[in-house]
Amino acid sequence: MKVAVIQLNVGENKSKNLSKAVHFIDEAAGKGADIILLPECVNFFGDTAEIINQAETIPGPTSDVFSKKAKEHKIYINCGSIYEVADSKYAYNTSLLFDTNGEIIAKYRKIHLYDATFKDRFTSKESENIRPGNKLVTADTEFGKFGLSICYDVRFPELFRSLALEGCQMIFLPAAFPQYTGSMYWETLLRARAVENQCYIVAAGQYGKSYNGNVFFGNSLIIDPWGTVIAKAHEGEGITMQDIDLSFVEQVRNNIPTFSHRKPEVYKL
Ligand SMILES: NC(=O)CCC(=O)C(=O)O
Repeated sequence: MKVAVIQLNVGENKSKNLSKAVHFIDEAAGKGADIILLPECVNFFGDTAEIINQAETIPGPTSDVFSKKAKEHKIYINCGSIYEVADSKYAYNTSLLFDTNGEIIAKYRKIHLYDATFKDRFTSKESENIRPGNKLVTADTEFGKFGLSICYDVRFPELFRSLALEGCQMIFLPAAFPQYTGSMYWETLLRARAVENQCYIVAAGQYGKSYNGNVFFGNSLIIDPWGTVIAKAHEGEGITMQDIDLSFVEQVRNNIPTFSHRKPEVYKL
């Protein structure tokens, strides 16, 4: 199974963002990708006041683009995430997984919203425009079972443990991680989620300067169940590809059977 992560710099022009995503999807499919992951907010990243105007229904124009591409190339596509209309004032930050017929087989609404304040640097208040999701989302495919998550979710090990307990062998994490926290935590958090759940983690990030001058960290990664980084994106936009053997998940889980050593009767969660 060939997995491709696409690293992008997403701006305020939706059609430009989508053509770029499609260009890289075509290229990755041409190189033999079976599964493609794109970053968080793949079709729009701009002023938060614009979010509700850019939000779409699902299915809608953006999901149609990815659906067509998945069907055309007979591949799985995780679109990263797009803003989905919740009501007249709020959107959801929603990740979609398309199967090889272009059908949406998983729809995950970001559960943990990024509200963070770094004095003199930047403030993020996702909850001002976004409603949180409240469902764990997994997908069964011919390759194996996958789990869905988005960016800030990586700081909540409970979500990843729940997905692993549901049987997920690989978990997607599309992201728009700023340079500031990314340089400190991105790889550490992702590797920890892979090690503790003995699963693959596939993470696609936004890269470079955004509309307001903030800088995204990039460093899209594919990590195996030992916690080894088996593929890492270069600087800039582009595709990173890696062959993945999901049977390695079972091997690692048999080597160190932490799942059967758990003591859920002792923990609160
Ligand atoms: N878009 C996000 O959820 C960003 C999360 C983040 O940067 C973090 O430090 O966590």
